[in-house]
Amino acid sequence: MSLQEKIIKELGVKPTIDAQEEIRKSIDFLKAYLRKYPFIKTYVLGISGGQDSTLAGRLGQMAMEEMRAETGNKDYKFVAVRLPYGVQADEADAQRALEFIKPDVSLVVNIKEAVDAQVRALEATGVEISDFNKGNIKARQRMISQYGIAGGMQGAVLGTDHAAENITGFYTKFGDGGADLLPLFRLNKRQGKKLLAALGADSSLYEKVPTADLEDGKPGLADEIALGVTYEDIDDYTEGKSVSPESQEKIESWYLKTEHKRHLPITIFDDFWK
Ligand SMILES: Nc1ncnc2c1ncn2[C@@H]1O[C@H](COP(=O)(O)OP(=O)(O)OC[C@H]2O[C@@H]([n+]3cccc(C(=O)O)c3)[C@H](O)[C@@H]2O)[C@@H](O)[C@H]1O
Ligand SMILES: Nc1ncnc2c1ncn2[C@@H]1O[C@H](COP(=O)(O)OP(=O)(O)OP(=O)(O)O)[C@@H](O)[C@H]1O
Ligand SMILES: [Mg+2]
Repeated sequence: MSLQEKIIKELGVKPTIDAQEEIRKSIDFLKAYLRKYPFIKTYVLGISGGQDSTLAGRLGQMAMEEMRAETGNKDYKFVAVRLPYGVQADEADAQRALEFIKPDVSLVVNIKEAVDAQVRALEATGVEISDFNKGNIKARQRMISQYGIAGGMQGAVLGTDHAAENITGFYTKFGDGGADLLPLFRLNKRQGKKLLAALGADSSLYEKVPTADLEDGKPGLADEIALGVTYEDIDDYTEGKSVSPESQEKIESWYLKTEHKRHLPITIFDDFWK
């Protein structure tokens, strides 16, 4: 089996999808989990204004609407949370995403004070905190905020990890990578767009340039620049198509370098890394 075949199998990506079928699959997954664990009454998700949280957010909201209708229990709620670091440059996009999601509950937690305090405390030890490192601290602070809300609202945290992100490990370990359920896992970036289109989202919500937007000094840095490979190529690769040797090399080297992120903390019984 080639590395490409192994990765595709691991990520569960299909070469072609039926958008309605995948929408149903994600919603049914989110509902089945709630039925199994009745203590969980809310799903919590950070809404950035980007494609992935817009899609996962709408699916989460639809799951909760169906749960309320099917059980008669009004406690089932989807909780959207804006998590800006200070003022977010593309706040208007985030507001448009919220208009599309129509969340039951919409909260705002500004992460700036917590992040800045953490950076100051770290720097006081003499450890230098680069802008890149601070970006990962922002992502982890967003995780803390989402778990704080889940803890206070009988909730579980949704994550937006999907095939085109998981393959390159392009997320912060225990930051946006820290979540309880991943409704988009198995979909690549273009498949996510297809689902949003089928859900009736305006194209501006999914034709936006994907960005982690974590570094103060590089606002809105495009994922494709940071990664050195396009989502077109990543999507093709995950669908089993051939890409240029340079793109294949890039994708596979990201995959191998970030293998540690796709496992629980490593113990002496693990041998995947050997
Ligand atoms: N081989 C290894 N075995 C075990 N652990 C290993 C390891 N290599 C690093 N580590 C650990 O992992 C840490 C580095 O991982 P991590 O903290 O994730 O940091 P890292 O992978 O260096 O950076 C995260 C990348 O993901 C991007 N990102 C983050 C968040 C969101 C998005 C987005 O698209 O929205 C993108 C971000 O822009 C950046 O390029 C190290 O400090 C170390 O603790
Ligand atoms: N400013 C923010 N406010 C709220 N949540 C955020 C913010 N930035 C990141 N997140 C959370 O972290 C997740 C990971 O970010 P990521 O950039 O991969 O996804 P996205 O912004 O939804 O889509 P895209 O990849 O197209 O930019 C988001 O889906 C969201 O849940
Ligand atoms: Mg983003």
